[in-house]
Amino acid sequence: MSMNHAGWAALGGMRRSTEQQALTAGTIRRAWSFIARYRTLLIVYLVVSALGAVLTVVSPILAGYVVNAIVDGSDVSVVVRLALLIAGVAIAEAILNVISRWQSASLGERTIYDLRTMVFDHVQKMPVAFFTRARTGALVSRLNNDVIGAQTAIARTLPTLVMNIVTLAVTLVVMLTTSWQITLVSLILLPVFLLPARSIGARIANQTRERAKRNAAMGDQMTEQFSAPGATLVKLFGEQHYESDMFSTRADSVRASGVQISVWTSVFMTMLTLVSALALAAVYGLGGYQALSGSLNAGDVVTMALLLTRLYTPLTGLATARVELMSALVSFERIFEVLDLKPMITDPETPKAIPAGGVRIEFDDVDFQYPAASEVSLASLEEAAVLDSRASDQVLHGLNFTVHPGQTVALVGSSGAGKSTIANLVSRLYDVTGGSIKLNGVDLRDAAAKDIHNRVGMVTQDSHLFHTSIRDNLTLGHRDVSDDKIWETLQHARLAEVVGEMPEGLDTIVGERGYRLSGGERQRLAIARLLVAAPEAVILDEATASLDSTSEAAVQQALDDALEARTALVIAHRLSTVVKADQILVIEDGRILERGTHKQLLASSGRYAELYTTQFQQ
Ligand SMILES: Nc1ncnc2c1ncn2[C@@H]1O[C@H](COP(=O)(O)OP(=O)(O)OP(=O)(O)O)[C@@H](O)[C@H]1O
Repeated sequence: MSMNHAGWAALGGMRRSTEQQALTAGTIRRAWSFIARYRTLLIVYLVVSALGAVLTVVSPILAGYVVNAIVDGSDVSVVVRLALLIAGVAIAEAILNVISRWQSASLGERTIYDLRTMVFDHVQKMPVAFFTRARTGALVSRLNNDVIGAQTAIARTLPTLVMNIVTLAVTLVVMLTTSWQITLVSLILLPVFLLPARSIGARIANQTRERAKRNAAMGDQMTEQFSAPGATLVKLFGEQHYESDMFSTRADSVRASGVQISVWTSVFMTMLTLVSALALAAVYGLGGYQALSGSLNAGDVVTMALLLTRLYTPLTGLATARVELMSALVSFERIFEVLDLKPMITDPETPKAIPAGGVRIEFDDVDFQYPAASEVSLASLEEAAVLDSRASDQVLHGLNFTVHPGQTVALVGSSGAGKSTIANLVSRLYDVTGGSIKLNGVDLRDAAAKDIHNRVGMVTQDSHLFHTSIRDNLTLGHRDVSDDKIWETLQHARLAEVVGEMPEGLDTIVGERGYRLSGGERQRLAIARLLVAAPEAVILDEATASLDSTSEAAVQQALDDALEARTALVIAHRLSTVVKADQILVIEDGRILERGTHKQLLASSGRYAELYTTQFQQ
């Protein structure tokens, strides 16, 4: 007999965590809808399992007949026939067992598939604000652990419940009709087992929960340490010993709780075996006495003894069933919680097409404040008890400006002034809280996301690359682009030579975060990605990290190519960009403080002139 965490919790009376969460009828109905999809599979499974349960009482009865036939001195052929029947029942049981495992696996795996793909698709629709808040580990755990918890409910807990009830009912009926006295005696011992089992169950449940936490802490540490930036930091600061000590402390506590769990589990199992053995002794004693006094035959004593062993397992199973089901439903609830989180940014029902041609970006009296945590995230994904429902301070105030087709507008200003926020708004990563942003006259909120992203490309500072081939990284959003076109683009990005020399050319895998590439190459790859997408407008966050002069020149040439004839809004960090810009906007505290060309602004000797001497002139 094996028992999962919930099973131990049930025996130990550790119900707080599951019962405190009021499970609404809605959750149960919704959970049922997942099972109901595979109704036929479930019915076949239940029927097969119930048949299997009925068969388990048949062989003890047949064994009793064999004993009676021997005692009565019947013909050998009777014994042989009974033995063949016992063999037949065993084969039938084996076949039913395989079928039922197959059905339950199909049912469970299909549910896992449904839930996983549903959560994955939904999470993808969430706004960037959600990802900036949620802990990746917590999110991944929803896709893994909770989905498996829900699967357990469908594939194991529910069917086991049905099987236990059938087994118990059939066994009890046969036992009671054979000898109600012996049945009662064997049941009297049950509380003797269940009472200490509750406290042992509590210990095991506590330890199991602790161990899960410590395992998670170990996992978190490994994820951090084994990432390239994490490993680099540890090396640079000579922290290996500290990290090793921390890891070994955690691993040691996992070891200690592992031993504890094993010991208490074996105590529990031994107790179960012992109580069954004691009950068996009672059956032999009382049964033997009844047989000798003639009120029972020898075969019935054997049947009773064999049936007894089939009584305790379903009884223990049923004692834990309620909490097992509750805990599985909690998993469902945690999944539904994610599925019910409404994406803040969605496409309108009938999106307006952004008119073709060069793109004009208009900011019309734009106000913005970042959404409150409670609007975009879940407390349970951030390891917070409650989420802050206060919105942040207003970040942008009444911004008015237009970037005409083909123009370059540079944003400059102090750190935290709001430049990146402006850039994010144009790609509709967030919605404005006042005023509007229009592309060729169409409000971003009236356009389809796909349309916006086809027309406006963005190159962020960190030039993130996925751990996949150069080709896959370059063709994001445009998977059907030909290799010829890719090479042509690489030429423009001043990367053709570098990629040409790579061992597998376009199929070369770039490491997580593009670690196998130099800083300049990574930036140029990000620019090439933009060129493949070929949008009419570009939002560019110039990298602040300085490169060597050759790299810098290559990046600059690639950028010049990329911005050529495109509408561009650039968060400028390079002197050459601001000098060439058609218009410079000086942003301070979310407001446009000054605007004009490099020459005009320098002449006015204001904030720009100050920035020019501190930031751009080296
Ligand atoms: N996700 C967020 N949630 C809440 N506030 C944010 C968020 N991102 C930025 N802010 C705040 O918005 C303000 C503007 O930040 P933003 O990143 O736009 O400035 P920036 O001008 O791009 O700065 P830098 O040049 O340092 O990148 C800052 O006060 C910042 O703390």
